[in-house]
Amino acid sequence: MSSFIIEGGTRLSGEIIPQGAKNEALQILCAVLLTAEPVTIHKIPDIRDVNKLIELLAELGVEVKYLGNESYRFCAKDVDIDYLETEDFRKKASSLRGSIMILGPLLARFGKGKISKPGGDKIGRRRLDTHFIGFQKLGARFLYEAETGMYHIDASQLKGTYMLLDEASVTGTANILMAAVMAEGKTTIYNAACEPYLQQLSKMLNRMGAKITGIGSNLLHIEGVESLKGTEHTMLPDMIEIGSFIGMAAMTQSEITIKDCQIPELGVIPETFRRLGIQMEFRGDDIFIPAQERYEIETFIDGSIMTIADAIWPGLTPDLLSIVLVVATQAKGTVLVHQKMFESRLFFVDKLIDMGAQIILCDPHRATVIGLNRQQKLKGIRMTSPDIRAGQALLIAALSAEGRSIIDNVEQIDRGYQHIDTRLKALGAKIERVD
Ligand SMILES: CC(=O)N[C@H]1[C@@H](OP(=O)(O)OP(=O)(O)OC[C@H]2O[C@@H](n3ccc(=O)[nH]c3=O)[C@H](O)[C@@H]2O)O[C@H](CO)[C@@H](O)[C@@H]1O
Ligand SMILES: C=C(OP(=O)(O)O)C(=O)O
Repeated sequence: MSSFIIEGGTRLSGEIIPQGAKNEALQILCAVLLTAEPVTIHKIPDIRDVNKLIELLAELGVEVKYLGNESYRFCAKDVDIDYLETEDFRKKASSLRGSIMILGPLLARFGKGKISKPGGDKIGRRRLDTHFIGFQKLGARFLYEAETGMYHIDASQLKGTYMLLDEASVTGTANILMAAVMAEGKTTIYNAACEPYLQQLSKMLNRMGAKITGIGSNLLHIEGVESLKGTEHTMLPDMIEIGSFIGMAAMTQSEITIKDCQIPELGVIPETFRRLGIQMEFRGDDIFIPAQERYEIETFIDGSIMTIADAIWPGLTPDLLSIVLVVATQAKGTVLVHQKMFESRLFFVDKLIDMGAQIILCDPHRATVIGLNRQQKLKGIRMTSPDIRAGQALLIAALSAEGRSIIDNVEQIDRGYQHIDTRLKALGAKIERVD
């Protein structure tokens, strides 16, 4: 396990280019299984979870060719479905969350699929009911084998139908959508998730010959087709990384330009950071954040304390709440951070409290942050990264803190942030990776 040693308190400056979106990449990579023709994908981030999924696809028999400059070509002409029976598959699939999305494509193209309980962040219960109920509605049989912990699905012919999802699950919607594109007849998915990740996936599937309408809404209509062809796709910049960099600039009083953000795709993210008092300027498609001595959290119109909560898209993604929380620790004012979706994602605040932050963890879902208004700096400490976004939040805290911090288990951060130490060093951060 590697660690970061960070000497905090240095102002950063310069330009940074966001990586391709992690959670989009995981969907798009699974979609290559839907066709025997080549699929070329650009702006694939070089991060642990994505690399693990690419490795898994290669083991499944997908031809993988790195074309350079973050582009890959995949060809799923000779898929070795027997690989699903191996212990190696079980282990690899359970090491990340995104692997669950191979099921929809495998079911659509080969009539069966199986997977072990997928991994991902330990941030509370992460149920998969929506995925399997959706497959069942399309006519698949589902079996959970408790002794092996494997989920099995199979179907001789998927049939389009109407379904109302019990929750707007991001990976669940992607999985069902990828199964439905080759089902017989029409499928309607209501209460579908509609994050930019899903919009990008839907557009890619349409370029492959699928017939999906309603993209960007929570009501998707899919007319099944017999087969799909190859295509080319470019990932959006990672909106979670962009949000993290906005927060990092404010916390470290740095002037930073985040390049090529595809601002219209960011939804409420910039506005959320503005509500914390962070100034930013849109310069073409770049976001410029000036060095700010202080920033002040807004109140609601009636003067009551600001709440920042997650919500399904187009609400604020839960993946940015840890960053919002850490940034608030140095703001002027108070904010209630309400993590509605996950019940174990706020426990990392203990470490921020050890660093000197004023936070009251009200319950597993809510934390009140009383900003220090820079009257007191956070102090560097040794800590462990519990999950990907808390890890990045702690890294931001450490960069702004007085003295040295050590963050252990940075593999958590590497799951989602590409070469983060090297890229932050280029902005002037004092950060070293040690093994
Ligand atoms: C690989 C990937 O893409 N992971 C993302 C994906 O995970 P993932 O697809 O696993 O998350 P889901 O969208 O299924 O659900 C997230 C959580 O929110 C709850 N929930 C969801 C929808 C709803 O209408 N009501 C509700 O309460 C679920 O019970 C669950 O606890 O989406 C999450 C929610 O944006 C993100 O945090 C993850 O980073
Ligand atoms: C929770 C996340 O990832 P995963 O779903 O892969 O665990 C995340 O990206 O913030």
